[in-house]
Amino acid sequence: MGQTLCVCSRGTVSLGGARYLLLHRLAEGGFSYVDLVEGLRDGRFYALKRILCHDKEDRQAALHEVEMHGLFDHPNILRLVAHCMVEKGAKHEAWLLLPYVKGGTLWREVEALREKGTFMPEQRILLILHGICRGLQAIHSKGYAHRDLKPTNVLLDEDDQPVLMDLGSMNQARIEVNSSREAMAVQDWAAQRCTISYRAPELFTVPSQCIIDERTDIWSLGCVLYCMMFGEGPFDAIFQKGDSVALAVQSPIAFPPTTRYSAALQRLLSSMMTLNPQERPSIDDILHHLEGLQPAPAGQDTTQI
Ligand SMILES: Nc1ncnc2c1ncn2[C@@H]1O[C@H](COP(=O)(O)OP(=O)(O)OP(=O)(O)O)[C@@H](O)[C@H]1O
Repeated sequence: MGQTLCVCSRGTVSLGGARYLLLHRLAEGGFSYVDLVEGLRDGRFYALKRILCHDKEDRQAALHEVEMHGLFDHPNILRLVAHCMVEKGAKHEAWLLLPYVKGGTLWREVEALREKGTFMPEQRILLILHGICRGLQAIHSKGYAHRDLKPTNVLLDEDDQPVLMDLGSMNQARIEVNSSREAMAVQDWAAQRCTISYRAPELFTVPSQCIIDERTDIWSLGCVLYCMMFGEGPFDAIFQKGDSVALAVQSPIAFPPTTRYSAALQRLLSSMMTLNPQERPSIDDILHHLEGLQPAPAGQDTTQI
Protein backbone atom coordinates (compact mmCIF):
# COMPACT_ATOMS: atom_id res chain seq x y z
CA MET A 1 0.00 0.00 0.00
CA GLY A 2 1.23 3.43 -0.97
CA GLN A 3 4.32 5.15 0.18
CA THR A 4 7.21 4.29 2.41
CA LEU A 5 7.15 5.00 6.09
CA CYS A 6 9.53 4.68 8.93
CA VAL A 7 9.39 5.61 12.58
CA CYS A 8 12.55 7.76 12.48
CA SER A 9 13.24 8.78 16.00
CA ARG A 10 11.18 9.20 19.11
CA GLY A 11 8.22 11.36 18.17
CA THR A 12 8.79 11.66 14.43
CA VAL A 13 7.60 9.60 11.49
CA SER A 14 8.44 9.70 7.83
CA LEU A 15 5.74 9.23 5.25
CA GLY A 16 5.87 9.77 1.50
CA GLY A 17 9.37 11.27 1.71
CA ALA A 18 8.55 13.89 4.36
CA ARG A 19 8.98 13.86 8.14
CA TYR A 20 6.33 14.68 10.68
CA LEU A 21 6.48 15.45 14.38
CA LEU A 22 3.89 13.66 16.52
CA LEU A 23 2.16 16.28 18.70
CA HIS A 24 -0.83 14.81 20.51
CA ARG A 25 -3.78 12.46 20.23
CA LEU A 26 -6.93 13.92 18.67
CA ALA A 27 -9.24 10.92 18.95
CA GLU A 28 -9.21 7.24 19.72
CA GLY A 29 -11.76 4.58 18.79
CA GLY A 30 -12.02 0.82 18.86
CA PHE A 31 -10.28 0.36 15.51
CA SER A 32 -8.32 3.51 14.93
CA TYR A 33 -6.61 6.44 16.53
CA VAL A 34 -5.91 9.90 15.18
CA ASP A 35 -2.87 12.05 16.11
CA LEU A 36 -2.09 15.67 15.36
CA VAL A 37 1.27 15.87 13.57
CA GLU A 38 3.37 18.72 12.17
CA GLY A 39 5.24 18.54 8.88
CA LEU A 40 8.91 19.30 9.57
CA ARG A 41 9.42 20.54 6.02
CA ASP A 42 6.29 22.63 5.47
CA GLY A 43 5.37 23.48 9.09
CA ARG A 44 1.74 22.48 8.39
CA PHE A 45 -0.49 20.48 10.68
CA TYR A 46 -1.96 17.13 9.67
CA ALA A 47 -4.14 14.46 11.22
CA LEU A 48 -2.51 11.03 11.11
CA LYS A 49 -5.23 8.36 11.22
CA ARG A 50 -3.96 4.86 12.03
CA ILE A 51 -6.38 2.04 11.37
CA LEU A 52 -5.66 -1.20 13.20
CA CYS A 53 -5.86 -4.15 10.82
CA HIS A 54 -6.15 -7.57 12.41
CA ASP A 55 -6.57 -9.55 9.20
CA LYS A 56 -6.68 -9.36 5.42
CA GLU A 57 -10.28 -8.16 5.46
CA ASP A 58 -9.34 -5.19 7.68
CA ARG A 59 -6.47 -4.35 5.35
CA GLN A 60 -8.79 -4.45 2.36
CA ALA A 61 -11.27 -2.18 4.17
CA ALA A 62 -8.47 0.33 4.89
CA LEU A 63 -7.33 0.17 1.25
CA HIS A 64 -10.91 0.79 0.24
CA GLU A 65 -11.00 3.96 2.37
CA VAL A 66 -7.79 5.15 0.66
CA GLU A 67 -9.26 4.36 -2.75
CA MET A 68 -12.43 6.33 -1.97
CA HIS A 69 -10.38 9.42 -1.05
CA GLY A 70 -8.65 9.14 -4.42
CA LEU A 71 -11.96 9.61 -6.25
CA PHE A 72 -12.48 13.17 -5.07
CA ASP A 73 -10.81 16.52 -5.25
CA HIS A 74 -13.46 18.73 -3.71
CA PRO A 75 -13.34 21.47 -1.03
CA ASN A 76 -16.12 19.76 0.97
CA ILE A 77 -14.48 16.31 1.02
CA LEU A 78 -11.40 15.61 3.14
CA ARG A 79 -8.28 15.14 1.02
CA LEU A 80 -5.80 12.32 1.59
CA VAL A 81 -2.20 13.62 1.58
CA ALA A 82 -0.31 10.32 1.87
CA HIS A 83 -0.81 6.76 3.08
CA CYS A 84 1.01 3.53 3.79
CA MET A 85 0.63 0.13 5.48
CA VAL A 86 2.87 -0.52 8.49
CA GLU A 87 3.66 -4.03 9.78
CA LYS A 88 3.32 -4.40 13.54
CA GLY A 89 4.31 -7.99 14.28
CA ALA A 90 1.53 -10.22 12.96
CA LYS A 91 -0.78 -7.23 12.58
CA HIS A 92 -0.82 -4.19 10.35
CA GLU A 93 -1.72 -0.55 10.66
CA ALA A 94 -2.98 1.53 7.75
CA TRP A 95 -1.71 5.10 8.12
CA LEU A 96 -3.68 7.86 6.45
CA LEU A 97 -2.24 11.38 6.50
CA LEU A 98 -4.99 14.00 6.22
CA PRO A 99 -4.92 17.80 6.34
CA TYR A 100 -5.71 18.91 9.89
CA VAL A 101 -9.06 20.69 9.97
CA LYS A 102 -8.88 23.15 12.83
CA GLY A 103 -12.51 23.90 13.59
CA GLY A 104 -13.26 20.42 14.96
CA THR A 105 -16.40 18.46 14.21
CA LEU A 106 -19.92 19.73 13.69
CA TRP A 107 -20.90 17.58 16.67
CA ARG A 108 -18.54 19.58 18.89
CA GLU A 109 -20.23 22.82 17.85
CA VAL A 110 -23.72 21.38 18.47
CA GLU A 111 -22.63 20.10 21.90
CA ALA A 112 -21.12 23.46 22.87
CA LEU A 113 -24.36 25.26 21.95
CA ARG A 114 -26.41 22.74 23.91
CA GLU A 115 -24.23 23.21 26.97
CA LYS A 116 -24.85 26.96 26.72
CA GLY A 117 -28.59 26.32 26.39
CA THR A 118 -28.75 27.95 22.95
CA PHE A 119 -29.51 26.77 19.45
CA MET A 120 -27.84 27.25 16.10
CA PRO A 121 -29.20 30.23 14.15
CA GLU A 122 -30.95 29.38 10.86
CA GLN A 123 -28.39 31.33 8.84
CA ARG A 124 -25.54 29.20 10.19
CA ILE A 125 -27.50 25.99 9.66
CA LEU A 126 -28.07 26.96 6.03
CA LEU A 127 -24.38 27.77 5.53
CA ILE A 128 -23.25 24.42 6.92
CA LEU A 129 -26.02 22.46 5.20
CA HIS A 130 -25.06 24.00 1.86
CA GLY A 131 -21.47 22.84 2.17
CA ILE A 132 -22.45 19.33 3.28
CA CYS A 133 -24.83 19.11 0.31
CA ARG A 134 -22.11 20.22 -2.12
CA GLY A 135 -19.84 17.46 -0.79
CA LEU A 136 -22.65 14.90 -1.08
CA GLN A 137 -23.47 16.08 -4.59
CA ALA A 138 -19.86 15.41 -5.62
CA ILE A 139 -20.12 11.90 -4.14
CA HIS A 140 -23.54 11.07 -5.61
CA SER A 141 -22.68 12.43 -9.04
CA LYS A 142 -19.86 9.86 -9.26
CA GLY A 143 -22.30 7.04 -8.43
CA TYR A 144 -21.21 6.62 -4.79
CA ALA A 145 -22.87 7.07 -1.40
CA HIS A 146 -21.14 8.10 1.84
CA ARG A 147 -23.26 5.74 4.04
CA ASP A 148 -22.04 7.11 7.37
CA LEU A 149 -22.96 10.77 7.36
CA LYS A 150 -23.25 12.11 10.93
CA PRO A 151 -22.17 15.23 12.84
CA THR A 152 -18.94 13.56 14.05
CA ASN A 153 -17.99 12.92 10.41
CA VAL A 154 -18.30 16.58 9.39
CA LEU A 155 -15.32 18.84 10.13
CA LEU A 156 -15.50 22.64 9.99
CA ASP A 157 -12.53 24.48 8.47
CA GLU A 158 -11.25 28.01 9.20
CA ASP A 159 -13.67 29.46 6.67
CA ASP A 160 -16.54 27.60 8.34
CA GLN A 161 -16.79 25.30 5.35
CA PRO A 162 -17.93 21.79 6.25
CA VAL A 163 -15.64 18.98 5.12
CA LEU A 164 -16.96 15.41 4.89
CA MET A 165 -14.63 12.83 6.38
CA ASP A 166 -14.39 9.12 7.21
CA LEU A 167 -14.93 7.62 3.76
CA GLY A 168 -14.51 4.07 5.10
CA SER A 169 -18.17 3.11 4.62
CA MET A 170 -18.50 4.70 1.18
CA ASN A 171 -19.55 2.38 -1.63
CA GLN A 172 -21.43 2.22 -4.93
CA ALA A 173 -24.70 4.11 -4.51
CA ARG A 174 -26.87 1.56 -6.33
CA ILE A 175 -27.14 -1.84 -4.66
CA GLU A 176 -29.44 -4.34 -6.35
CA VAL A 177 -30.93 -6.94 -4.01
CA ASN A 178 -32.43 -10.04 -5.63
CA SER A 179 -32.74 -12.61 -2.85
CA SER A 180 -33.22 -12.87 0.90
CA ARG A 181 -29.57 -13.92 1.22
CA GLU A 182 -28.41 -10.75 -0.55
CA ALA A 183 -30.83 -8.70 1.57
CA MET A 184 -29.35 -10.18 4.76
CA ALA A 185 -25.80 -9.46 3.54
CA VAL A 186 -26.66 -5.77 2.94
CA GLN A 187 -28.38 -5.56 6.32
CA ASP A 188 -25.39 -7.10 8.11
CA TRP A 189 -22.99 -4.80 6.27
CA ALA A 190 -25.08 -1.75 7.23
CA ALA A 191 -25.21 -2.90 10.86
CA GLN A 192 -21.40 -2.82 10.91
CA ARG A 193 -20.67 0.23 8.79
CA CYS A 194 -23.57 2.72 9.15
CA THR A 195 -24.01 4.37 12.57
CA ILE A 196 -27.34 3.12 13.94
CA SER A 197 -28.94 6.44 14.89
CA TYR A 198 -28.19 7.98 11.47
CA ARG A 199 -28.94 4.82 9.44
CA ALA A 200 -31.75 4.98 6.85
CA PRO A 201 -34.87 2.85 7.54
CA GLU A 202 -34.44 0.76 4.38
CA LEU A 203 -31.09 -0.52 5.74
CA PHE A 204 -32.72 -1.99 8.88
CA THR A 205 -35.09 -4.37 7.14
CA VAL A 206 -33.84 -4.86 3.59
CA PRO A 207 -36.52 -6.38 1.32
CA SER A 208 -35.42 -9.42 -0.71
CA GLN A 209 -36.20 -7.60 -3.99
CA CYS A 210 -35.18 -3.96 -3.97
CA ILE A 211 -32.68 -1.34 -4.99
CA ILE A 212 -30.88 0.60 -2.28
CA ASP A 213 -29.47 3.87 -3.56
CA GLU A 214 -27.78 7.11 -2.50
CA ARG A 215 -30.95 8.29 -0.81
CA THR A 216 -29.76 6.51 2.35
CA ASP A 217 -27.48 9.59 2.63
CA ILE A 218 -30.46 11.93 2.31
CA TRP A 219 -32.02 10.32 5.38
CA SER A 220 -28.74 10.74 7.29
CA LEU A 221 -28.56 14.34 6.04
CA GLY A 222 -32.02 14.87 7.55
CA CYS A 223 -30.73 13.48 10.87
CA VAL A 224 -27.74 15.88 10.69
CA LEU A 225 -30.06 18.83 9.94
CA TYR A 226 -32.31 17.79 12.84
CA CYS A 227 -29.24 17.66 15.09
CA MET A 228 -28.25 21.21 14.12
CA MET A 229 -31.82 22.42 14.78
CA PHE A 230 -32.59 20.58 18.02
CA GLY A 231 -29.17 19.94 19.61
CA GLU A 232 -29.13 16.15 19.15
CA GLY A 233 -29.96 13.60 16.46
CA PRO A 234 -33.61 12.43 16.26
CA PHE A 235 -32.72 8.95 17.52
CA ASP A 236 -29.78 9.75 19.83
CA ALA A 237 -31.91 9.75 23.01
CA ILE A 238 -33.60 6.47 22.03
CA PHE A 239 -30.20 4.88 21.46
CA GLN A 240 -28.85 6.20 24.77
CA LYS A 241 -31.88 4.86 26.67
CA GLY A 242 -31.30 1.45 25.12
CA ASP A 243 -34.69 1.46 23.36
CA SER A 244 -35.12 0.07 19.84
CA VAL A 245 -33.71 2.50 17.28
CA ALA A 246 -34.79 0.11 14.50
CA LEU A 247 -38.42 0.39 15.59
CA ALA A 248 -38.29 4.18 16.01
CA VAL A 249 -36.59 4.75 12.65
CA GLN A 250 -39.18 2.67 10.82
CA SER A 251 -42.15 4.48 12.42
CA PRO A 252 -43.55 7.86 11.37
CA ILE A 253 -41.62 10.69 13.02
CA ALA A 254 -43.23 13.50 14.99
CA PHE A 255 -41.00 16.57 14.59
CA PRO A 256 -40.88 18.87 17.64
CA PRO A 257 -42.96 21.99 16.99
CA THR A 258 -40.74 25.08 16.82
CA THR A 259 -41.07 28.74 15.89
CA ARG A 260 -37.29 29.11 16.00
CA TYR A 261 -36.87 28.11 12.37
CA SER A 262 -38.70 29.01 9.16
CA ALA A 263 -41.48 26.76 7.92
CA ALA A 264 -39.45 26.19 4.75
CA LEU A 265 -36.50 24.76 6.70
CA GLN A 266 -38.84 22.51 8.68
CA ARG A 267 -40.45 21.27 5.45
CA LEU A 268 -37.01 20.59 3.99
CA LEU A 269 -36.19 18.51 7.07
CA SER A 270 -39.35 16.41 6.85
CA SER A 271 -38.83 15.85 3.10
CA MET A 272 -35.36 14.39 3.79
CA MET A 273 -36.72 12.15 6.53
CA THR A 274 -39.42 10.54 4.40
CA LEU A 275 -39.68 6.84 5.26
CA ASN A 276 -40.07 5.70 1.66
CA PRO A 277 -36.72 6.28 -0.10
CA GLN A 278 -38.49 6.64 -3.47
CA GLU A 279 -40.24 9.74 -2.14
CA ARG A 280 -37.10 11.31 -0.70
CA PRO A 281 -35.58 14.22 -2.67
CA SER A 282 -32.27 13.81 -4.48
CA ILE A 283 -29.26 15.90 -3.47
CA ASP A 284 -29.81 18.05 -6.58
CA ASP A 285 -33.44 18.71 -5.51
CA ILE A 286 -32.23 19.71 -2.04
CA LEU A 287 -29.52 22.02 -3.37
CA HIS A 288 -32.04 23.57 -5.71
CA HIS A 289 -34.36 24.34 -2.79
CA LEU A 290 -31.48 25.56 -0.67
CA GLU A 291 -30.40 28.06 -3.34
CA GLY A 292 -33.78 29.75 -2.98
CA LEU A 293 -33.93 29.43 0.81
CA GLN A 294 -32.70 32.75 2.10
CA PRO A 295 -32.09 32.86 5.83
CA ALA A 296 -35.43 34.11 7.17
CA PRO A 297 -36.75 35.30 10.52
CA ALA A 298 -38.45 32.57 12.58
CA GLY A 299 -41.84 31.56 11.28
CA GLN A 300 -41.43 33.36 7.96
CA ASP A 301 -42.21 31.14 5.02
CA THR A 302 -39.87 31.66 2.06
CA THR A 303 -40.25 28.72 -0.27
CA GLN A 304 -42.33 25.67 -1.07
CA ILE A 305 -40.73 22.23 -0.86
N1 LIG B 1 -8.37 15.71 9.41
C1 LIG B 1 -8.78 15.86 10.65
N2 LIG B 1 -8.72 17.06 11.27
C2 LIG B 1 -9.15 17.21 12.55
N3 LIG B 1 -9.65 16.20 13.30
C3 LIG B 1 -9.74 14.98 12.73
C4 LIG B 1 -9.31 14.75 11.40
N4 LIG B 1 -9.51 13.44 11.11
C5 LIG B 1 -10.05 12.89 12.22
N5 LIG B 1 -10.19 13.81 13.20
C6 LIG B 1 -10.75 13.57 14.54
O1 LIG B 1 -10.70 12.18 14.79
C7 LIG B 1 -12.01 11.63 14.98
C8 LIG B 1 -12.08 10.21 14.43
O2 LIG B 1 -11.79 10.22 13.04
P1 LIG B 1 -12.50 9.18 12.03
O3 LIG B 1 -14.00 9.36 12.08
O4 LIG B 1 -11.85 9.27 10.71
O5 LIG B 1 -12.11 7.81 12.74
P2 LIG B 1 -12.99 6.49 12.86
O6 LIG B 1 -12.20 5.53 13.67
O7 LIG B 1 -13.42 6.08 11.50
O8 LIG B 1 -14.21 7.03 13.72
P3 LIG B 1 -15.71 6.47 13.80
O9 LIG B 1 -15.74 5.14 13.14
O10 LIG B 1 -15.97 6.44 15.29
O11 LIG B 1 -16.55 7.53 13.09
C9 LIG B 1 -12.94 12.64 14.32
O12 LIG B 1 -14.26 12.62 14.86
C10 LIG B 1 -12.21 13.97 14.60
O13 LIG B 1 -12.51 14.40 15.92
